[in-house]
Amino acid sequence: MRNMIRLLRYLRPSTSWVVISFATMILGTVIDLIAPWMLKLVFDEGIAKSDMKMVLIVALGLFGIQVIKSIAMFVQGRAQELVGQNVVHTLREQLYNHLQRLSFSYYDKAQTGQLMSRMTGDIESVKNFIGFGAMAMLTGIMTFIGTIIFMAFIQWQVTLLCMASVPLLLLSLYQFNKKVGPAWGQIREQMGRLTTTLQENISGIRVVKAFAREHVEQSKFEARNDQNFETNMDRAKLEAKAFPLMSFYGGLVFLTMVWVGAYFVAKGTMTLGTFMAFQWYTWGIIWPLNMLGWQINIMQQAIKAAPRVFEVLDTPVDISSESGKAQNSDRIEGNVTFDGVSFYFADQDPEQEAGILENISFGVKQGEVIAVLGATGSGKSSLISLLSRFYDVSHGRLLIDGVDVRDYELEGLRRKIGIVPQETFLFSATIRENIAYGMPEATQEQIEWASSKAQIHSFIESLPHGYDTLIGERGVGLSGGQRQRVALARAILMDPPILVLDEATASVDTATESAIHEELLEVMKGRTTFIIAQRLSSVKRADRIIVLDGGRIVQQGTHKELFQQEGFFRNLFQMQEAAAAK
Ligand SMILES: Nc1ncnc2c1ncn2[C@@H]1O[C@H](COP(=O)(O)OP(=O)(O)OP(=O)(O)O)[C@@H](O)[C@H]1O
Repeated sequence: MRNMIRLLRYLRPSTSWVVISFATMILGTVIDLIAPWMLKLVFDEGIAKSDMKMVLIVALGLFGIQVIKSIAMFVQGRAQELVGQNVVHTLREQLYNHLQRLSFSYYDKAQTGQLMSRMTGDIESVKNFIGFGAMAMLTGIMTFIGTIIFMAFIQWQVTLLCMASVPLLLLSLYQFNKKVGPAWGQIREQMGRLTTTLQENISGIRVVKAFAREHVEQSKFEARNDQNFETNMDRAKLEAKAFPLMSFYGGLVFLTMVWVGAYFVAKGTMTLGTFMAFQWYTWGIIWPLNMLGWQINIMQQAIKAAPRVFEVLDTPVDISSESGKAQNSDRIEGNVTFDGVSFYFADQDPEQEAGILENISFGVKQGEVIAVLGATGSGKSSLISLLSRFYDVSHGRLLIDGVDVRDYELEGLRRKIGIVPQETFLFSATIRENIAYGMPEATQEQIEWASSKAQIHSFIESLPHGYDTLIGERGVGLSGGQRQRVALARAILMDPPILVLDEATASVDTATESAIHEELLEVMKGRTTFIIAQRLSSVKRADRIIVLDGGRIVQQGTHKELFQQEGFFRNLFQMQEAAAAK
């Protein structure tokens, strides 16, 4: 119920259209109630009294009100659709905007397929109810009540007797509603899972093929598809049982009316006109009740879909500017201080588990190049993800130019940190658009400058369409190394005071890597740079090297200093030297 009330609030911006829709619906209903009464006039005042003029006037009247009703229906249909589309438009926009604001912690757990199904199928179900179902239901209820009032006003005894089977009809409706609700809940949930399977399969199709697991994937999808089929069939069974029964009870209303009505007409306590009008009126009782079955279906879908949409909308945005003082980041120079920083992921228990990072303290001066080394899983990526507030520190403080990162305006802060992440993501757009992603106003000259620094300019130039070359989803069409270099150009173009390279050259060959590093020397000048790399050649020029192990700093110093110590660094150096010698 709470969700329904919340949904109704979305109608507010379309109030005028809701009023128009409501008014035309009432007009249509009133016409439906008047028409049978006019038929009564044709019989009782026209035919019974051989007054053909009366018949003609009433017939013309009937024609007139039918024309008005058609116009009302047209207006109502349009108004309703507009209201529904407005609600969907707002909901989708809110959902999308909220998804943009949710933090990494949310996406660590969220399933893309589930989100996509909420954005499409679930919102569509909500629209069907708001834009059609709710008004149809209201029309039905009004017609039902109005018909009973009109009939009772004309002949209450017959009306009362006709209603004998209505409680049975209402009972089956109640039972149907109770059972079909959970079925729709399951169907919506299964659709989410089905979309997740589809999305994961398409994203991972290369792995599926590489491991020849197509048949396993097929059966996984088939199982979920079968499950959805079964639930839909169960729901259809409920409909198959309930709808004919409702129709039967509806038929009983009509039958009672004919039987009792004929008896009353024969007795002379009911006119033939009233009898004819009642034939028409009884449909005003039967169809709303019969249609209610379908409308309940539409309503239940929306009732089950709305919480799925609201669940995402209600997920708190745990990382935002609002949590801090939203300081301007324009003057960021790049002095970074980790002050007793510890970090746990949201699903970790600090009482039971060790932190991903534990008590990290070190300072970096503006323009320094810091290399972060460590075994896989030692916390290197986590460390640098704290800079841009992809996650917030759990304990301690992370300062940039003496200001806690949580106190900066978030977007501004992120614009000051150029990141080349471990996994390159490129959009299906032109290479130019991909490089200029963070700075769409960049000139061609600036784009080319950034590309040259990333050692990708001549390659782009060699393509038939140059910078206008369209690259597929996730940069398909480029090699891993080329993708990394485009991502590097994208970060360099931002001209950020802090540059973060997370294994940014891991996919390029050694010769290109050293060329990139030569070029990067100039780019890094004056910028604080964090380099995560496994190859020692990439960290040779770092001013300082920090070695992490199990989330703690175990070594720190220059290349030379670390080489003279026992430890991870020297081991790594010796291993790589030995490998090179082979
Ligand atoms: N979203 C997450 N939720 C929970 N634990 C995570 C999450 N992401 C990473 N971890 C864990 O945190 C630890 C540190 O991961 P991180 O990616 O920072 O390591 P890394 O040193 O960069 O490793 P690599 O060199 O392999 O990239 C790992 O043990 C990893 O399993």
